[in-house]
Amino acid sequence: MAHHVFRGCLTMGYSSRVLQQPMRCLSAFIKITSITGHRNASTSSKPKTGILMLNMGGPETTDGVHDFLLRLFNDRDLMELPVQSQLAPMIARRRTPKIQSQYRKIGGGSPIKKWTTLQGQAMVDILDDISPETAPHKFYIGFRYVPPFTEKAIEQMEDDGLERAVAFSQYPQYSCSTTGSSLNAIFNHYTKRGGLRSNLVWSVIDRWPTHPGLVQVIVEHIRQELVRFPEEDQDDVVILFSAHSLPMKIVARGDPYSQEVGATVHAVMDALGHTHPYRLVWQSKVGPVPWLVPRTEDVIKGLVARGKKNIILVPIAFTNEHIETLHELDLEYAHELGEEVGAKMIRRAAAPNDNPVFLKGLANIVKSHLATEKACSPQFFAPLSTVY
Ligand SMILES: C=CC1=C(C)c2cc3[nH]c(cc4nc(cc5[nH]c(cc1n2)c(C)c5CCC(=O)O)C(CCC(=O)O)=C4C)c(C)c3C=C
Ligand SMILES: [Fe+2]
Ligand SMILES: [Fe+2]
Repeated sequence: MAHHVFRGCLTMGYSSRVLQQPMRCLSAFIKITSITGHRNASTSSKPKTGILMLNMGGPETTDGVHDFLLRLFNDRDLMELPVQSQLAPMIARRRTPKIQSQYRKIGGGSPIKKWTTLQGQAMVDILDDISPETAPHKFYIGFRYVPPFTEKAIEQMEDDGLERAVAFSQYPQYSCSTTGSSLNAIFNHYTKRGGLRSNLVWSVIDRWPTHPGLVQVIVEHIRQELVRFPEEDQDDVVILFSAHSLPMKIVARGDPYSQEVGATVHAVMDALGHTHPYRLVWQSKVGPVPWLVPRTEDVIKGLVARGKKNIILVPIAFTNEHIETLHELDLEYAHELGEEVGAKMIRRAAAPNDNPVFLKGLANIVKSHLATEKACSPQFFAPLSTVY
């Protein structure tokens, strides 16, 4: 069955997407679908469906920063360092005080787990209503760099005796460094423990960059900020979509992240009716090698220098608040940089967080994925009318 389903994905046009990616991502994908078990056709009991929310996670307290960074710098899907096992601890140790002080300024820790828990609970509550065939649903959190870890969540899912397991990437746009890393974590865990220990049927939602639930919440959050500018300035606002940057080396390998972020931006501007000028800009570069440009801060400086002094910053590649919205966008750019360069008003659109349109969107992504019976949903299959 796993094989059959996987062939189905290829004929659905998934292959062209996959082929643009580096081989490691392709193999992660094939490997995951090949660990898929077999649905037990004689089972007549109610199916139980688990949804594993995949994300990197962030340290909940400043005490957790060091271990978070250590795991991050050790992740070879995120970065390949020479003598990584020796360099990663050195870099993590050196970087810890700076990152701790950033987390202190945003309330002492990362809110990613809080938001993911809220989103997961709302998602399964909605799913129980709109997808009774696959109910009851349960969500699990699988983080890469902090607890609750992906490996632990998988064990819990097996213990719970589920029939279906969906690996649901919480990164809307696919990158080897993010979603690819989480999918590899699932495969590596199963490899280490010698495969499935149940009849669990795994499938993957690996990207959803233009899903209407995502697009609509971003549009709503932009509109909420637009009306907060003085009326005479509202037409003059520039919308800056800001995403976490990526090393050019990874872009050059064919990583689809930058293109998929662009697709989200375009879908949002279409839905907004192209009412304002906009740019896609990149934030949070780390280290000395070249990353995607233009940088968020350079574009803010450039715009203000040319008299465009009203700006909305829109986080476009992460579904909840985290250090890069709360510290980098709010404190460093909107507040400090804005003041320094003489901006008139810089506002920041909220991340999707607990917006009901978004929560319903998450449920709809899973519902339509389950309905396809595919091992992989490259995006979504629902007609737009089912989203709202
Ligand atoms: C879609 C989002 C992200 C991509 C793509 C991404 C790629 C990427 N990141 C690093 C290095 C670091 N990232 C760090 C933190 C961090 N990264 C993301 C998201 C993406 N990263 C988030 C949401 C966070 C913060 C989590 C939180 O607690 O709020 C860090 C640690 C912070 C720091 O030291 O500055 C590093 C390092 C690389 C190398 C990379 C692509 C290869
Ligand atoms: Fe990869
Ligand atoms: Fe990052």
